[in-house]
Amino acid sequence: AVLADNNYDVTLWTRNEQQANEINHEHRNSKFLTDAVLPDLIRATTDMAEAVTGAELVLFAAPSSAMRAVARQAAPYIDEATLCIHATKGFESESLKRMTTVLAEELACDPNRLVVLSGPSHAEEVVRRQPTTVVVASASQEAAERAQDAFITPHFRVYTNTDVVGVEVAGAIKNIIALGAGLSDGLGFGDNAKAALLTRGLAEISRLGMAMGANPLTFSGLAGVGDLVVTCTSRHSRNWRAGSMLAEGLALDVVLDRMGMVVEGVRTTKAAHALSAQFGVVMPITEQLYKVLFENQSPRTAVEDLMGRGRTHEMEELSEDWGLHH
Ligand SMILES: NC(=O)c1ccc[n+]([C@@H]2O[C@H](COP(=O)([O-])OP(=O)(O)OC[C@H]3O[C@@H](n4cnc5c(N)ncnc54)[C@H](O)[C@@H]3O)[C@@H](O)[C@H]2O)c1
Ligand SMILES: O=P(O)(O)OC[C@H](O)CO
Repeated sequence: AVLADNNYDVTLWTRNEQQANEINHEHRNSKFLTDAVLPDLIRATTDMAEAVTGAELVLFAAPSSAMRAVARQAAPYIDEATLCIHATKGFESESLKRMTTVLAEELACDPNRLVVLSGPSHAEEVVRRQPTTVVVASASQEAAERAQDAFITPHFRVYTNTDVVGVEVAGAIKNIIALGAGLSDGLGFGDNAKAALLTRGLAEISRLGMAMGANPLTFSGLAGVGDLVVTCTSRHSRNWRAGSMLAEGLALDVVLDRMGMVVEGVRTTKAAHALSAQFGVVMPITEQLYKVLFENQSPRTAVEDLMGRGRTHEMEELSEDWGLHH
């Protein structure tokens, strides 16, 4: 919808014929964006060749679990001039690869043509043209600026960044913290607990990100603090909603079934748990979420464990995380 507002002819690709028909004939996508009217310049197809051939830019927005398969399908129709952007927040499950790595492999393309678009941007608000700010990051500033030009509108403000690792890690890990925020709210805890989760969550995100090569400044930007705040506090967040349902005592598979949309934080918890071991990074909130989701730990015990951790000197810990001298 943002691209259509900038007068691009937009072709959406979907596997679902009925959904494509609804978009083309009624300009609606009722399952995912109830009530929103889509711009006329958007049309949908189930034919990948039709969607991608000759496109100036391709935006991948599949769930992380489907990114490789979707990119593989699109690859034959993408040429060297195409700018490839993704808006997916997660890692590949087994390989623990970031999404730009998956795209670079499948599209056999130069990282300078790849861009990640991230930041606080619930689709429900973007489609209503409510003020939204995002960041586009690429190894190439020029590619990031091309993406900025394509997406920027009076309602959708786009910042550039060249820290692809930081933007991707921040966008993925905030979903774990949002699951935690939903659990906390669902258990009846208050604003103090949520502020603690956000603050200590950001420390955890930054710690892993820096170990993976990110620039620490990215975490105080839109992909970091910005997306963390919106996902932990918005009623639109699927991760937050899934966390609050878990607090009601529902089993994980029941929660995922009821959501009917991707809850990236679940797979990301597993991936981040493995990454924290791989990079030797302490991630206490992720650790507790992992136990709640996959080892039947009760959420209340998880909170007790977090609150009962060894005493810490805040400034010493943050200095070490940020590589500063205390
Ligand atoms: N919804 C948002 O507001 C929002 C905002 C920013 C980023 N994201 C990110 O975008 C990604 C997708 O999220 P979403 O909200 O669109 O999820 P969704 O669950 O609402 O929709 C996912 C779509 O992908 C399709 N899909 C699933 N597996 C597929 C496959 N193997 N091949 C082709 N299509 C497949 C589903 O049928 C569905 O149409 C996630 O990584 C999410 O974190 C979402
Ligand atoms: O609905 P969620 O929890 O997947 O969050 C969507 C976006 O990442 C918010 O920026």
